[in-house]
Amino acid sequence: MAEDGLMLNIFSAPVKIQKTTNRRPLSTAEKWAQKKRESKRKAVFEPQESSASKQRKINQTGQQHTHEKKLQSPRSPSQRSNNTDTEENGDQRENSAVKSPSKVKTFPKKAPEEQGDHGRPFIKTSSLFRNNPEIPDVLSPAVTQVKEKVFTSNSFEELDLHPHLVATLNKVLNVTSMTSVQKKTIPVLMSGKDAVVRSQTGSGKTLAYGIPVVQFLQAIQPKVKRSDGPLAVVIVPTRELALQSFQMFQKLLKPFTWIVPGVLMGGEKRKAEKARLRKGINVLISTPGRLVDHIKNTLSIAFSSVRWLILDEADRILDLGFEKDLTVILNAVNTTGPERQNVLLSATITEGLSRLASISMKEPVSIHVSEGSEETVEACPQAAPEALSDSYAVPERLQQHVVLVPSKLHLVCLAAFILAKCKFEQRQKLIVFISSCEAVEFLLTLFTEVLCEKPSTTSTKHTSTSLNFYRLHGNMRQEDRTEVFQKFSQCKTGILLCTDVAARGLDLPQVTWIVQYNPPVSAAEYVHRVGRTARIGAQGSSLLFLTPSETAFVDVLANHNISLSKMKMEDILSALMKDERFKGRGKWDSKKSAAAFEQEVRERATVLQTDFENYVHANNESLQTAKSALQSFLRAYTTYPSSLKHIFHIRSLHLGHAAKSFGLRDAPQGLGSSISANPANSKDSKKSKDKAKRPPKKLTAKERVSNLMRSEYLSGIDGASKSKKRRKKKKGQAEEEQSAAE
Ligand SMILES: Nc1ncnc2c1ncn2[C@@H]1O[C@H](COP(=O)(O)OP(=O)(O)OP(=O)(O)O)[C@@H](O)[C@H]1O
Repeated sequence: MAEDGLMLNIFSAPVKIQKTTNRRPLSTAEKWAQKKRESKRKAVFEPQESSASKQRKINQTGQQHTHEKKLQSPRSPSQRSNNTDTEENGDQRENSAVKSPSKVKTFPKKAPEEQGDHGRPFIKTSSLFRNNPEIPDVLSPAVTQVKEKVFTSNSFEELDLHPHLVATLNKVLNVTSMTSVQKKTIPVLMSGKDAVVRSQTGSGKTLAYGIPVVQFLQAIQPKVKRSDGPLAVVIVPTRELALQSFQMFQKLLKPFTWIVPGVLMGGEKRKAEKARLRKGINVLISTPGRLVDHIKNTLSIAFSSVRWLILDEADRILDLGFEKDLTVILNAVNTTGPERQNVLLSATITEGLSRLASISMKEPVSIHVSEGSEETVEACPQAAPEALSDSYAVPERLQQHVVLVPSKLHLVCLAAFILAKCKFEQRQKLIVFISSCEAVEFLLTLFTEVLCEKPSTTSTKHTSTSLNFYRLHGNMRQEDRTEVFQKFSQCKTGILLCTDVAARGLDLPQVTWIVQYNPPVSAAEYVHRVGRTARIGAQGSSLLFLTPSETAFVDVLANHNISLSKMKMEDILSALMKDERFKGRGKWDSKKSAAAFEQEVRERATVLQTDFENYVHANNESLQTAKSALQSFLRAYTTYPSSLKHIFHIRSLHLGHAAKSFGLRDAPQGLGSSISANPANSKDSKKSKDKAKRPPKKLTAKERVSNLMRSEYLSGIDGASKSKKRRKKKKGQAEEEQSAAE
C-alpha cells in the first residue's frame, strides 16, 4: 500500500529529538559519544568554524546571554505571563522540553525606563541568529529565458465568429485583440482538429478553447436542447478553477440562451447536482473525481452527444494519478458518441502530457507560443510535446527572486516581508504558498493575532495599512472556499495564505507578489505558482524561500530556463525597523552606525519571534495547533519526488530549527507517535516493532506517483476519490484530512 510506505517514510525518518530533562551526569564515554554526534550534526547544519572563532564565541557567550536577557516580552504581559521560556545554548535550547509554567524563569523587574516602550518584562529568548547554517552565495546560472509575446494586433473580428459572440467578447469580457495563443489555437480548433496547447500562464488559454466551443455549439441546427445533455466536457483539477471556467462560459453564452453551462465539483451537494444534470447541461465543467462519481451513480448523465473533451491543466490532472478516472471518463464519452475533438492545455508540457496525448487523441496539432515559434503549429504525432519539456516560459514582466533563510528565521522573515509589502506599501496583494492545510491555518491565526494591529494601537511614525489575511486550502468547507475565492478576487489589497490548491489556473486579478514560503515539488509547479501574478502582460514579482541546504533548487529551475535574482534576508528583516511594536531595548537612533542598525534589526526580529513563541505557548490549544502544523509540514517534506530528494530530504531538516519556524521553543517530543502508528516511535507495541522490521513494500509506479503527490492531496486538489476512501478505512488522521479535501 502506498500509504503504508509513506507513513513509514515519514515517521521512521531520522528526526532526532533530544531529551534534556532530568539528566544524570554523563560518563566520559557518553560525553565523547555526544561530542562526536554533535560535531557530525554540525558538519551538516553549521558552517565550519576555526578554533579561534570557536574560542572567541566561548569568550563571548556570557556577553551574548546578558544581551538576550535584556530582550523584552510581548505586549500583553497579563495575557502571556505564564509563558515558558528556555535559555540554553544553541541546539540544546531548541530541543529541550517545554518547562512547566511553575518553572518559568523570570527576571527581576527593571525600572520602567529600562522596560522599553511596550512594558515587556524581560525574558530569556533563544538566539535566532546563532547556530544557523552559513548562507551560501547563490548564483542563478545564466540562462536564456523563453519568451512568449502575449498580445497580437489581430482582432476577433478577423475570425469567422458569430457577431454576437464578438460583441460579447468586446463588451462583456472587454477583450478586443487576440492573444498569441488565441490567434494560434482558435482557427485550429474551429477547423475540427485535436490540439495540445502550451503557452505561458495568464496568456488567455481559457478563451482559446472557450470561443471555438461556443462558436461550434451556437451553429448547430436544429438548435441544441437541454435534453441533448453534455456536448462539451471540460475537466479541470480544482473546484475553484471549475467555478472560474464555468463563469467564463456563462459570459460567453449570454447571447445563446438555449445552450446551458453547468459545473460539478466535489464539496457541492450531489443531490442538487443530479437534479441539474437531469434538467440538462450542455457545457459541463467538472473536476475528474466528481465526474466519475456521477458517471457511476447518476443514471441521468448521458454522454451520447459529446463533441468536445477539454482537459485544462492537463499535466496536473495526470500527475495526480487521475489516469483511472480519465479512463472511466473516456470510456463514458466514447461509448456511442460521434466524432469528438480533444484539447489538452497547460503552461507546462511534461512527459506525462505526451503520454496522455497518445492515449486520447488523434494526430493532435501541437501549439506553442515561444518566440521564434511562429511556424510551430504543426501536426504532432505524439512525440512533439516532449521536445518542449525542458524549458518553461514565464511571463516577461515577472521579476523572480530567491531568498536563502535558515529554518529558524523563516517565520520572522515571512512576517517581515508581509509587513513590508502590506503594511508599509500601498495596494499590494500577496499570495503565500504553504505546503499543508494545517500550516496555513496555523499561520493565519498566528499572523492575525501577532501582526495585525489592534484598533486601539496606532503606528505613529509610518503610514500603515491594515493587514487583511485570507486562506484557501482543501480542509475548508466548500462554501468557505468559494467565498474566500470570490473575496480575494475582488479585494485590492490582502494576503492569501494557501496550499497548491490555488497554484493552477486561478485568475485572481492584481496580485502583485507570489511568495513560495515552502518550495514547490517541481519546476512545473513553480511556474504555475508564480503564474498567479504578471498575468496577461501585467507586471508582477515572486519570492522563493529556500533554506541554505535547499540552494541547489535554483539550479533545477535553471535547467528549465528559469533564472532568479537574489534578495538578502537582512534586507527583508530590515522592514521591522519601520514597526515600532517590535523595537529593541535600546533607544534607536537612525544616525547610529550600520553595525548598530544590523543589531537593532536582529533585536526586533527576536522580539517578533518572542511574540510568536509567546502566543504559541500561551495555552495548550495553540501549542497543539503549532505542533500539528509542524507535523504536517514534516509530512509534506517527505513527499518531494525522488529526483529532488538530494535537495529536499527530511534528513537535512533540523527539527529544532524547523520547530522554531512554528513558534515552538523546542522540538516536540513524540512527534511521530502522536500522529499515527509510527513503528519507529511506538516502542511498546510488538506489532509495531514487527512492522518496523519488515522491509518496505515495493511500490508500483502509480503508487509512487500518488505518494509523491500526497502533499497536493493534503492541500485539497481534487484527487481520485476511490483511493481516498480506501485510505480512509485504513488510516486515521491523514486520511480524514484528505477526504475533507475532496
Ligand atoms: N484577448 C484578450 N485580451 C485581454 N485579456 C484577455 C484576453 N484573453 C484572455 N484575457 C484575460 O486574461 C486573463 C488570463 O486568462 P486565462 O485565465 O485564460 O489564462 P491561462 O493562459 O489559462 O492561464 P493559466 O495557465 O494560469 O491557467 C483572464 O483575466 C482573461 O479574461
